[in-house]
Amino acid sequence: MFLKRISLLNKDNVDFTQYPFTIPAIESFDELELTRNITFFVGENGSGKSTLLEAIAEKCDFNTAGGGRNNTYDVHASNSVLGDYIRLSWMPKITNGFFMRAESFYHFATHIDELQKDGADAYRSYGGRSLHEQSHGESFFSLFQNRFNGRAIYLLDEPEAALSPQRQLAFLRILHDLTVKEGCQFIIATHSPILLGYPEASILSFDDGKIEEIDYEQTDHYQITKYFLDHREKFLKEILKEEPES
Ligand SMILES: Nc1ncnc2c1ncn2[C@@H]1O[C@H](COP(=O)(O)OP(=O)(O)OP(=O)(O)O)[C@@H](O)[C@H]1O
Repeated sequence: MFLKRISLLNKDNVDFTQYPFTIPAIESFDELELTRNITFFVGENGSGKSTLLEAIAEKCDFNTAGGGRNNTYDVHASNSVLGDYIRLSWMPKITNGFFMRAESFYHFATHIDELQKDGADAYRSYGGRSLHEQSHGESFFSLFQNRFNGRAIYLLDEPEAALSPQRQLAFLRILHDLTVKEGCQFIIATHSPILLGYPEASILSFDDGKIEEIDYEQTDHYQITKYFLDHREKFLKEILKEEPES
C-alpha cells in the first residue's frame, strides 16, 4: 500500500454553499484512512464518489480526463475544485499509476492513437493495437492486462461499465494478481455487486451524508441484486404495477 490517508485542509476557507461542499458526504468529510490494497467507493448516483476520486487523481498529477502523469491531452481535463482542499499522505510516496474514467475512455483511446501516429510505440501498453479497434470491454481489459503493473496506484471510475459478468469475474483475478503479487493499490468507484464481492477489500459508503466503511452484505448493490434475483417476479409486479387513476 502507498496512499494511507486523505485529509481535508483549509476547512476554514471552505464555502459550504458551493460545489463540491454541497454534496453531503463531502461536506462532512474530514479524514479517511485507507487500510487495504483495494478500496471501493460505493453510494447512490450523485453521492460524491467521482468527485473525491477525481480530486485524488489531481493530487497524484494524473490527467483528470483519464491517464497517468505523462498523458497530457486536453479533452475534458477539468480542474478538480476539491483537489485544492485535500492532502494525500503516502508511505512510501509513489508517482506511477493511472486514473481511468469509463465515461471519457474514448478520448483517452484517441490520445493513444495520436501518440502512435507520432512515432511512439504507444500501442505496446494496450494490447498491441488501437484501443478504438477493440470493443469497449476489450479495450478496458487491454488496459488492465497490459498497462497496469508494479509499484503504482490505480484510480478507477466504474471499470465495470463495459464488462460482461464473465469479464468482471476475470477482472477480479487481475485485481488479485496485481495487489497480491505486484503490490499495486486500487481505489475503485463501482456499482457492481460482482466487483464489490472481492474478499480483501474495504468498502466505503458515501450514503447518508458521510463516508464510512460498511460490509459487503450491507451495500444496496448486494441487497437489491440478491432480492431481485430471489424474488424477480414479485419484485417486478410491485414496481411495474399501474397506479390507479385519480
Ligand atoms: N463540476 C460540477 N459542478 C457542479 N456540480 C457538480 C459538478 N460535478 C458533479 N456535480 C454534482 O455533484 C454531485 C456528485 O457527483 P459525482 O459525480 O461525484 O457523483 P457519483 O457518486 O460519482 O455519482 P455516479 O454514481 O452517478 O457516478 C452530483 O449531484 C453532481 O450533479
